[in-house]
This record gives sequence, C-alpha cells and structure tokens, in this order.
Amino acid sequence: MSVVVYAPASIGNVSVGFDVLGAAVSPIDGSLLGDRVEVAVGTTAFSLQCVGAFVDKLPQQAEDNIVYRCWQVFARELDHKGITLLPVAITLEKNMPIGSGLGSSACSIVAALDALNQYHQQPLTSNELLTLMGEMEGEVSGSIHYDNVAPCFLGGLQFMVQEMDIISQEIPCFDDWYWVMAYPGIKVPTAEARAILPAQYRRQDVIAHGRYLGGFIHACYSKQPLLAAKMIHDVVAEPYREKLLPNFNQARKYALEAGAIASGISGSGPTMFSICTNVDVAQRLAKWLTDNYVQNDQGFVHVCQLDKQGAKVTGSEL
Ligand SMILES: Nc1ncnc2c1ncn2[C@@H]1O[C@H](COP(=O)(O)OP(=O)(O)O)[C@@H](O)[C@H]1O
Ligand SMILES: N[C@@H](CCOP(=O)(O)O)C(=O)O
Repeated sequence: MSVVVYAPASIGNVSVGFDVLGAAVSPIDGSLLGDRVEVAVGTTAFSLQCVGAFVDKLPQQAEDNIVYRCWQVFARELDHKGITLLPVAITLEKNMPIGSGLGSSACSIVAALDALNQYHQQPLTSNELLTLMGEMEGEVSGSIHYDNVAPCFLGGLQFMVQEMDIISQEIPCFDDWYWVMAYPGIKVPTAEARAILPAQYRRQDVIAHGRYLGGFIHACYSKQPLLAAKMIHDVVAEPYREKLLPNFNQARKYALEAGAIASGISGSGPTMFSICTNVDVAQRLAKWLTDNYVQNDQGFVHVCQLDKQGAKVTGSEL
C-alpha cells in the first residue's frame, strides 16, 4: 500500500499581492520543478528517508524536517476525529532549492499532507488540509501566509480571501502567458526577507497597492492581459528586498527591453519571474538569464506555464 504526491513550484505574491496572491507553475518542457512525497507502509509509527537533488540542504535530523511536523499535525487532527493513524514510511524527494522564492517548503508541506491524507482514505477535507498547510508554512517562515501552499495545492492563480471559512479562490488568468523563472543559485531565507519589511507603510503606498491589486484582479476578470501586466507592481516588498538580489534591477530592465510584459521577485526571492506572451521571446530571455542572472551551478532557468492542477497523485497502490 503506498501513494506518491507531486507538488509544484509556486510564485508567492506575484509582485502585486503580498501574501494574498500566488501562482503554481510547471516547466513547459516537462522537467520536474516540485517535490515528491511517497507514503508507504511503515514498520514503526514514522520514518523519513530523503532523496533528490537538494537533499544535502535539508536539516540533518528528521525531526527538524517540516515533513515530520506535517505528520505530527496530521496525527493531531486524526486524533481529534477519533480516527486511527497508520504507521508510515515516508520518502521525500527534495527537488526544490531551499530559500529560493519558489515555495520550496510549501512543496514539501503540500506533498506530505496530501499524501498522508490520501493514504488514510482522505479523512480531512481540502479546507482542513489547507489550514494545516498554512500552519506548517508559518512554522518555517515566521508567519502564516497561504500564497505558496494554496496555489501549490489547488493549482492556478489563487487569491487568499480568508473569509466565510474560505481560504483561497482561483482567479482566471491568461493561458498564453509564459513565466520565465530564473533562480540564481543563492539562498534568501523567507523569514529574513520578511523581517526586513517595514511595520508601517505611507498612505500613498497603501493607495498605490490597492490600485495595483484591484486593477490586476479587474484586468484578469475583464480579460485585458496588457492592463493586468501593467498592474504587476510591488510597493510592499520589492523596494526593501531588491538589495538581497544581486543584479535584479539590471536583469529586470533587460527582461522588459527584451519583450517581457512584466517582471518581479518570486516570493521573497532570489528567483525572478518574467512574463512573456511569445514562447520564442521567453526562450531567448531564459538563455540571457542563464548567462547573466544565474550565479553558480545550483541555479537554473525554466520557461513555465501556470500549473492549473496543483498537487497530484503520481503513483498509488491503495
Ligand atoms: N522539507 C523541507 N523543505 C524545505 N525547507 C525545509 C524542509 N524541512 C525543513 N525546512 C526548513 O524550513 C526553512 C525553509 O526556508 P524558506 O526560506 O522558507 O524556504 P522557501 O522560501 O524556499 O520555502 C529552512 O530553514 C529549512 O531548513
Ligand atoms: N508572501 C511570502 C512569500 C514567500 O515565498 P517563498 O517562496 O520565498 O517562501 C513573502 O513574500 O514573504
């Protein structure tokens, strides 16, 4: 008995919606940009094995891995419902660099909780799972924010409504947008990138933020892609975080001159995203970013599209 869940990379904020907007993305060439978690029959209550390209960057102790905390909170919820927890042997395939701005911790959290739930015949609702995912993201990044876990779990472009017991709902986006994701290979811890933000903002920034976010959502619903792209503007985080990203300003300037219709910091960085409406422009930009924005052999650039599905079961013997 086993189940494998794949959870894709995500773009927190999408520049214009700090903590309230996020998008799931997958490379158009079919390459893997996400974590995979397998839950199988255990001989003890819990065991964790880690494999994958970024396994060396994970905490040494299994108890410090967020997957262990996911299992603990899942057990807590089953206990509340009076449901028996099965012994599990978990394998985490860590394909996502940590502190990359690609929602790496969200990938592990979403894949682990979804796989645990599938393995136990889905005792938790989607909303209950998402609540736990937010709780886990809060533990690793310093405060609860759903803009990575929601798109990673549910797919597409998600807006965090957080009202009437609804955490997130999907916003219609533009299927012909190519998202060029450039990860330079250095680490920016989310908790640190959050700690440098101001506690208060000027009135003019609050007004600008409302106009950009409202304008973006309006443009998505009224199907105006160029207006939507013009609204992708960050007055909340980018002015304070750009100093953490070497060459970001130069790379963004190049991207816009080369034909991208918008560009910004993915999550808390250092990954930069650029939106193109033409695949050839996107591929040319990807090549330039590989040569000029990537700093070491850990870095990479992928041309992506929105991942409408989010987390998915890729193997199951239940
Ligand atoms: N499975 C995991 N995947 C990613 N990070 C993990 C995992 N388990 C524990 N961590 C810890 O959580 C923190 C995640 O850092 P963060 O900057 O939030 O990453 P990201 O922005 O890429 O999600 C790091 O301190 C990392 O060591
Ligand atoms: N809204 C968050 C998003 C963090 O994304 P990550 O991929 O860097 O974890 C923030 O901007 O702090």
